[in-house]
Amino acid sequence: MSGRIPTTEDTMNTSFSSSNTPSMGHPIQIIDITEDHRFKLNEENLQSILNNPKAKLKKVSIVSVAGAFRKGKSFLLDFFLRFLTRNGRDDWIGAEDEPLTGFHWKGGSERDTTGILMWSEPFILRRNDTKEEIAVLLMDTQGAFDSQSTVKDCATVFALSLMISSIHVYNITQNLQEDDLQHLHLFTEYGKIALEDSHETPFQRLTFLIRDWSFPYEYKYGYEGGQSLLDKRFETNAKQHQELKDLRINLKKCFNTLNCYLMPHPGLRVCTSPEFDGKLRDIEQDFKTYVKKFVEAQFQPNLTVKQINGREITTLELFEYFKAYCRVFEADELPEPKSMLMATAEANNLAAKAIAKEFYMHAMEQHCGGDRPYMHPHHLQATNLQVREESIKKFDSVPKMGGESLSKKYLDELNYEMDELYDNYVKHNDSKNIFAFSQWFWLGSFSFLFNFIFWTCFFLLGAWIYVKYSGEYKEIGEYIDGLADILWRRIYQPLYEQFIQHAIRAMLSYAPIQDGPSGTAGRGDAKKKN
Ligand SMILES: Nc1nc2c(ncn2[C@@H]2O[C@H](COP(=O)(O)OP(=O)(O)OP(=O)(O)O)[C@@H](O)[C@H]2O)c(=O)[nH]1
Ligand SMILES: [Mg+2]
Repeated sequence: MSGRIPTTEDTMNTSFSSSNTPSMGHPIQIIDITEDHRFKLNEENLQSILNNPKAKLKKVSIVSVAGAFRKGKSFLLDFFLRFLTRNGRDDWIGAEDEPLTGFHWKGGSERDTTGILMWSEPFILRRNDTKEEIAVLLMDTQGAFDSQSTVKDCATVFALSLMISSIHVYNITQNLQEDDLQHLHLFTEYGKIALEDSHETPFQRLTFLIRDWSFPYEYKYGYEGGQSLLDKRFETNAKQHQELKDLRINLKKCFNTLNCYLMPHPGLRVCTSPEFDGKLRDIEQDFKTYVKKFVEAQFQPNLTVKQINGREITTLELFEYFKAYCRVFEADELPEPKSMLMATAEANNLAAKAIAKEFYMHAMEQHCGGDRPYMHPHHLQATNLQVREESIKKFDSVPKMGGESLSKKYLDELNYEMDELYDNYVKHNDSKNIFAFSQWFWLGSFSFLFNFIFWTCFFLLGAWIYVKYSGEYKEIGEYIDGLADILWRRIYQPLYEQFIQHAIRAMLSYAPIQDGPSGTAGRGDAKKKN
């Protein structure tokens, strides 16, 4: 495979969007594990990533690395970061003396990463087939089997990362053992019922990444040797216990891609030197070669987009799934596969609702949002009905899990929420109408008064002209003349005279007086001199 990531003109591979910039972002805690072993989703942090304008409403590909603690998971993710921040260019792996940074990693025997973290910046890559832009997210997880975590904590972290990601790297050291496969039992059970429910493969890609592989003479480094090892471990025979056979058969059915990669040892400096800070020159060449191939292979020739129920999901939907899975793993016991499926079904309906609601709000904003002019109420109502109908179509177009009744419940909620939104749009629209506004306040009586005076004068003028021109209805003409005379003498003339007097007085008080040769002194100055 070529190490070069092509430009957008190329058609062979995934390509990068120009919105990715080097060394951007930092790790963000999205799931905390509290002292009493509760899982807390930090919704605000997660939203800050998913709502990033670059990624909002785009389909997602989520890479997670999970497995036992102290086995180089965060270290590996930092190579992913280098690849993505440097747009996969030929020399993305970096200079020999460049320390490896990004997700925090460290040497020593004590655990480091806790909970689940995500890189703050989504990376935008263009998929090879449809050229659509996809948001790629990186997820680091707490290592399993450390002395402070319960069995449930470890299983939950693993389960959450597997349920959420589209590329799940199962980080293992030295060999692929039976217990590594047994840890996947919950997912095969979940996968079995999910398959029965929807007939869609529940998960996308699972890679067993075997670190410090020491037997390249048996199975070669990389995918090829990994596949042979996997085939060997997945062999079934008549003598094998049915449970072991089922596990293998179901595992293959649950993932679109199930593979294995054999990684060379990085060298003694990496794992024994306290001074090691990730510089490439301290890492064995074989490791560098194979880590490069491994990282590139996750994005080429195409991206693995997260699918649920056979549908590729967006950042908006991902948020709903996160919430639903965290809820189901809140209980003291590990959930039954059935509850996990129920949570998926609920999240699937919630996601459909979120898509439809987002569509409704976006469309209504275009018509009557803050910067749009006032709309006639009938027009607004018609627009609402049309947009609403399209929103419901959007909701219906998402394939649903959990049956009709569950879907009906969420459709009712959608209708209720659109009602509420519409009420607000109506109020907002009314506030833009200056006349509607004046009807509610004192301005109403003024506009009526001015209207009345204007139309009365207009009518009288019309009648007067007709009488004068035609010579008919002379008495009406006389009434109008009389009225005009009274109005002139009683109202306009006194007002006019008062106005003229005030104006003359004002002019006299400021007029300059001829006083002395220069003639420049004002009236005030003249008074002082006297
Ligand atoms: N033997 C070996 N050590 C490695 C490998 N990759 C990284 N390391 C070293 O393993 C140590 C732990 O690395 P981390 O990335 O912090 O490990 P982790 O799995 O994230 O650890 P936790 O966060 O505690 O679960 C560091 O000293 C790395 O240099 C590898 O492939 N083999
Ligand atoms: Mg770590």
